[in-house]
Amino acid sequence: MTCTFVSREDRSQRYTAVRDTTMSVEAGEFVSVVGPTGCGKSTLLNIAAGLLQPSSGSISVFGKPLEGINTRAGYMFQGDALLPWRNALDNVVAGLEFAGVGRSEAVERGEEWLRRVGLGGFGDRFPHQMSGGMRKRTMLAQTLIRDPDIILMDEPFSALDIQTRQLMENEVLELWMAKRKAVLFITHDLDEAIAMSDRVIVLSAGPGTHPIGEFAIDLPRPRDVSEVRMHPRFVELHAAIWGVLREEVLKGYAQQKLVA
Ligand SMILES: Nc1ncnc2c1ncn2[C@@H]1O[C@H](COP(=O)(O)OP(=O)(O)OP(=O)(O)O)[C@@H](O)[C@H]1O
Repeated sequence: MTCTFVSREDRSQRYTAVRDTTMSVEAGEFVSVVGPTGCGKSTLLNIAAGLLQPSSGSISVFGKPLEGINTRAGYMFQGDALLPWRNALDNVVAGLEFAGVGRSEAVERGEEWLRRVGLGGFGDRFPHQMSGGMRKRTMLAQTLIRDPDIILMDEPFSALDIQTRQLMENEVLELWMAKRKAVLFITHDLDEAIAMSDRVIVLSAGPGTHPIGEFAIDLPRPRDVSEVRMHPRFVELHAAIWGVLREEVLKGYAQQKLVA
C-alpha cells in the first residue's frame, strides 16, 4: 500500500508519506511500529482506522476489504480527545450512545469501565478537573468499552510523566492479557515498544516510509514494563533493533532541521 498526499494549493506538489508497505497484525497479537519522527506512523494508523484511503493498495480486516471506517477497531489518539463539556462517565459512554445503547445500560457499563481503569468514583469529574493520567485512563475506557477486536493506539502515553506512563503501560498489558485483542501500537519509544509487544516493526525515515526491520519479541509474559527492561534478552533485542533504527532517526532529524 502507498499513501501520497497532494497539496491543496498546488496539485503538482505531492508528498509520498508511505510507500510499498505491507503490514499485518494477527488476531490477538500486540504489534508496535517504531520509526523516526514524522516518518508516517500516524498515516499508517489512520489508514488502518479507515480515516484515510491509501493512494494504491488495499486494507483487509479479518479477511474482508475495508470500505469506509473500520468498525471493528477502537482508536486511541495521541492528544486529548475528551469532550470538555462531558464528565468522565459521559465521555466513556459516548461511543455506546452513538451506537444506540440505552442510557441505563450505558451508565452501568461506563461505571464498570471507569473502575477497571482505576477511576471508580470519578465519573462526575470534567476533563479540566482531571490530571493528565486520569484523562488518559478515561480515553482508554472510552476506547475499550465498545470491545473492539482491533485496538489502534497512536503514542497514547507520550505526554505522561515516566511513572504514570509505566503504570498505564502495565494496565494496558493486563487488560490485553485478559482479552487478547489485536493491537497496533505506534510509538517512537523503543523501550516501550519492546516491553509491550509480541513484534516490533521498524519504519524508515520519510519520504516513502516503508518497513526496514521486523523483530519477534520473545520475552516471557506476563511482563512488568519496568522489570522487563533488566532482562538480558531485552538488552539484546534493544541493541539489535536500535542498530536498525539509529540511522533512520538521524536521517529523520536532519530532515526536520531542513524543514524548520
Ligand atoms: N493530510 C496531509 N497532507 C499532507 N501531508 C501530510 C498529511 N498528513 C501527514 N502528512 C505528512 O506525511 C508525513 C508523515 O506524517 P505522520 O503524521 O504520519 O508521521 P508520524 O510518524 O506519525 O509523526 P510523529 O512521530 O511526529 O507523530 C509528514 O511529513 C507529514 O507532514
